[in-house]
Amino acid sequence: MIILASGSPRRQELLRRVVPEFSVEPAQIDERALPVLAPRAYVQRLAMTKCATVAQRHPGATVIAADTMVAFNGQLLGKPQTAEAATAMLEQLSGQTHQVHTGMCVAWPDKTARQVVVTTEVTFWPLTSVEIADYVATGEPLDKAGAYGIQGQGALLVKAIKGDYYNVVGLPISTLARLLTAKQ
Ligand SMILES: Cc1cn([C@H]2C[C@H](O)[C@@H](COP(=O)(O)OP(=O)(O)OP(=O)(O)O)O2)c(=O)[nH]c1=O
Repeated sequence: MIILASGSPRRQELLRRVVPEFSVEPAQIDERALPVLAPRAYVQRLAMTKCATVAQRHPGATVIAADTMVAFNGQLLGKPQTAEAATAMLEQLSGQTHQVHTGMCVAWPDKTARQVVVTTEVTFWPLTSVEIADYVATGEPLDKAGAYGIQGQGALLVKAIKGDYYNVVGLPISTLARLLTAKQ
């Protein structure tokens, strides 16, 4: 049995491309309880914590978990809580290149686990304040790290990407498929 330890509908959608059958059980950990770490270490720690939380409840299952964060100038940008916070994040990212890090963890029933962090570089076009305001008004930024969704209207903000597109959406599926195959 495979369990996706995530409440993200985007991750569920993407995992379907890798494995035909799985169940879903969000770990719902309190992200504020974690220590301050460098961006890559932070997403790795969060993915591992989500994975371990669900694996503990289901010892016979293979558990997959992930966490995605945007990093700009060494600073972490998570999900904005308000429209104002979303605006501030988009103003920071305008015309600049940032990193999207996804920490991913797979835990198998034999108690072994593998973790990876996949990084994609994303460059935004210079954005006008009207463009930012219009995008924030769509509501799309609110549940997304870095205040944008590359798979939605946020695509219009993006000038270039270097690396795995699916990593930006929240689950680097080609890396995940290889992790799962290597174990068989
Ligand atoms: C940058 C970017 C982020 N995101 C999303 C991916 C993640 O769902 C979200 C970051 O939040 P996460 O904390 O990684 O995930 P989650 O809270 O949605 O789900 P769970 O913890 O239960 O697994 O931002 C996009 O959908 N598109 C993008 O372009």
